[in-house]
Amino acid sequence: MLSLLDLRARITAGTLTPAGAIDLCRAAIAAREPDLRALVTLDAAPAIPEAGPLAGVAVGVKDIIDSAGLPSQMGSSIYAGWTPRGDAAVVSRLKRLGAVALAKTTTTAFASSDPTETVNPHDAGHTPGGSSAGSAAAVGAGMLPLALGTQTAGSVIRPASYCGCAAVKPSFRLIPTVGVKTYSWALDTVGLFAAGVADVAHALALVTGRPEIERAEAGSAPRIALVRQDFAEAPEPEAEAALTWARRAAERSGARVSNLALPPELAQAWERHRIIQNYEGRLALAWEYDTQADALPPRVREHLDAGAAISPAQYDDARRHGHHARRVLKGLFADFDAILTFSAPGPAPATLVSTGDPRFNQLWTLMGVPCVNVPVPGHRLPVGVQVIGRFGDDGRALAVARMIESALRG
Ligand SMILES: NC(=O)CC(=O)O
Repeated sequence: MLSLLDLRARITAGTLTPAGAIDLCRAAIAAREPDLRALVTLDAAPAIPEAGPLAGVAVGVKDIIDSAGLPSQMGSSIYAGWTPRGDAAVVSRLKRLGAVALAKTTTTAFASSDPTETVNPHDAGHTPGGSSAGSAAAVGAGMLPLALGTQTAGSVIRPASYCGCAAVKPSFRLIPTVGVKTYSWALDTVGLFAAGVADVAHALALVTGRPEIERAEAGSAPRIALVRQDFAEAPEPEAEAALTWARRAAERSGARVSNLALPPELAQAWERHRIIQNYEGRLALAWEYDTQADALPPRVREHLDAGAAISPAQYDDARRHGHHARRVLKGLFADFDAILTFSAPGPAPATLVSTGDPRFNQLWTLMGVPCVNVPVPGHRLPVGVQVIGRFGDDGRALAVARMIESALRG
């Protein structure tokens, strides 16, 4: 994969120019894209700044996020060719840092769960995951050093796990969602994909203007809660093995790891995530649902039909459970510095008609806490583990994730 830190080091050393770094991506795209189909639009002649902390870093932008002059097609025929005048807030920030919005990456329709045409970079017979399929696949394939995604259930962490790259779903609203097509205003979170955890941390610190995110340290003996989320059914053996290896790597690095069974309030919130997602999706996509329902793919239609059947009272009850669970989780973090759990039920499923199951992700999206995918080597198909921090403690979550990643790499 292309490490943005490595590219930046070479540019700073004068052994690579920003234009040369973009050319490296174009060569990788020419080699892999015909089979991968991770990109929707490729900018033929983008401006390539010479200066800026991200000069020479090409970014993939999920196709529900606006990049001026490039279409935002939402993975739907309804928006075929629709081109925004301006940048989404996060894209504008990246360009101001010198980055190049080189390509729009595939998304499931409206970031829901109908599959895209993108395949897994490690095995074309397997899904890359979703909804940020193209971003995860493009970074996992070494076509791009950085990509934007969004997560409403598990759409950053799960595809990153399936495609073998690092990713962060930051604390809720840490990155603005202005200029991002909304599915659920209570859940949608902009995230980042990159080759390694240090790359992700560097990008998040710059994008948010918070250098402390990258300076944070794990500490000499971080207290880690190993959480299995038993309410979410059993994972596959490969996910179990990855979690065991990650635990051992953390302990080798000095962490104190203890098993934690989550209180019932967390399971109750987990159960109600989809009520919030579908109720808000029905309202956010009201125009599409009311005027062009026949153009909606089956899973989107199914979710919005379900949303239409949810009463305001059911929605309010689900939000109350989410609010209460966030307070319980905050209390748990008094005794821990991070949570370690599964990123996905297992390796990428051997199918292209599903994007996989977000059951190990959805709770943490509703909790609004920072989540990091750490690729775990050792399997033919990638399997990741998830490091989770308390709300607003993104730097510590990334530091603990970096510690585990480093120990896993040996
Ligand atoms: N947008 C989402 O998070 C949906 C998913 O997890 O597949």
